[in-house]
Amino acid sequence: MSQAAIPTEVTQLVTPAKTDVPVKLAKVVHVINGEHYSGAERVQDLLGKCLPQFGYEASFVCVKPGKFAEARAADQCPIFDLPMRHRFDLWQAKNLADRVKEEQFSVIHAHTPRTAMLAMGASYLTGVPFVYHVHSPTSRDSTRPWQNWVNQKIEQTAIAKASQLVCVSNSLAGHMRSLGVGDNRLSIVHNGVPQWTEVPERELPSGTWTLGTVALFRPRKGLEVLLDAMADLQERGHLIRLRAVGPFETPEYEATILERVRQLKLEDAIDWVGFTRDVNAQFSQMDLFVLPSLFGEGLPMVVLESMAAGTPVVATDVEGVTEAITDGQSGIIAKPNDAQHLAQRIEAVLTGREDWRQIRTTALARHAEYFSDVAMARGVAGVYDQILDK
Ligand SMILES: CC(=O)N[C@H]1[C@@H](OP(=O)(O)OP(=O)(O)OC[C@H]2O[C@@H](n3ccc(=O)[nH]c3=O)[C@H](O)[C@@H]2O)O[C@H](CO)[C@@H](O)[C@@H]1O
Ligand SMILES: O=P([O-])([O-])O[C@@H]1[C@@H](O)[C@H](O)[C@@H](O)[C@H](O)[C@@H]1O
Repeated sequence: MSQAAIPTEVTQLVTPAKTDVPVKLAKVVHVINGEHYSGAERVQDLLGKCLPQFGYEASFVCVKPGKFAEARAADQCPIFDLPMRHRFDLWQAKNLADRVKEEQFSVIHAHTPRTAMLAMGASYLTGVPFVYHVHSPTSRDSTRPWQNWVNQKIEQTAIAKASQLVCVSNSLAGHMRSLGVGDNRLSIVHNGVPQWTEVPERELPSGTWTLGTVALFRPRKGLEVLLDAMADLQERGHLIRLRAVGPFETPEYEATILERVRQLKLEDAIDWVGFTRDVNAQFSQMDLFVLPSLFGEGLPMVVLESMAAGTPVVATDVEGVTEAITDGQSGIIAKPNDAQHLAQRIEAVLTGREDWRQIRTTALARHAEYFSDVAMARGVAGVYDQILDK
């Protein structure tokens, strides 16, 4: 276990990749689900873009082909489909192994429990090492206990054979340690997002504040809690609106949320933007970004994206969020699943008790220093270097 020079609260356990880029890039295949374009997919996309700087070229294999192929930015990376008919469709491991041999991949990199299972099989058949990226704690990844349980069993079986686990936050590394993974197989590479070439100046908002949130909306994101907090703030006379960016995971969940909006009489205060490829254009239209997650995060990309955009963040204290944000300095932290507390913390910014301008400046600097996409790719390439003994 090695340590790079980053602040104590952002400990990184990998040796960064060497920067002298070899002429011929080594090939890595990212085995991904691919049905959504959300946090894990943003990480994969950004790795596709940035890894060549550190000597690696990425390809993608999608086992649940869908949104990723059309929404990704790194469209120079080859993409293949190996659709799994169900989560135990291990036959695709043989097809993945054939692809690994044909394309001469040096590393197989899996991102979900089901892809870890295929990676394990393909690694066994080819002798090519595999890496597993831990994006969230599988045992509390969704509101479906049975799915969480099955996924955790699959993950436990598969990762026993992984050369390295790449955890996106210290909190997830702690979680994997608690499941018995030794430090020798744990790397921490914090998520990262691109730095803006120039962040436009912004004035302290006056009049109506636009709150914003960005997610693939599913129950663990806690949108209901934000709606309750908004109703509370409106009752206390604050002029606020919400800009909600992203798709709903299911029509049922969308119906539940819209019913809550109706009950709280918030219909006229919310703009539903839906899915967009250009999230940065959205952050620029928000005065305060709110992520009310309940549980199950790793290190949310939207928090880092908002910091990079200079839009102050209010987020809940779940998993790795506090590794990016220090309360009252680089953002605001609220208790999860507590609408009253969330409302109080938002109100502190609206009333100037917390300094919007100072938070914006501190967050911009913190993002640039520790949470760029380039730093993330350097960390991941360092893991590959380590297992390939480069
Ligand atoms: C519960 C869970 O598993 N969370 C993890 C998951 O992210 P999860 O998918 O939950 O959410 P994140 O906030 O990390 O990312 C969402 C991503 O989708 C993008 N987006 C969203 C809406 C839209 O319209 N367009 C769009 O492009 C956002 O810009 C962002 O990049 O993987 C991330 C990557 O390791 C982790 O950090 C999260 O903690
Ligand atoms: O379980 P599964 O069908 O492979 O896939 C799902 C993933 O695609 C999704 O991104 C994740 O957030 C879910 O909780 C679940 O793990």
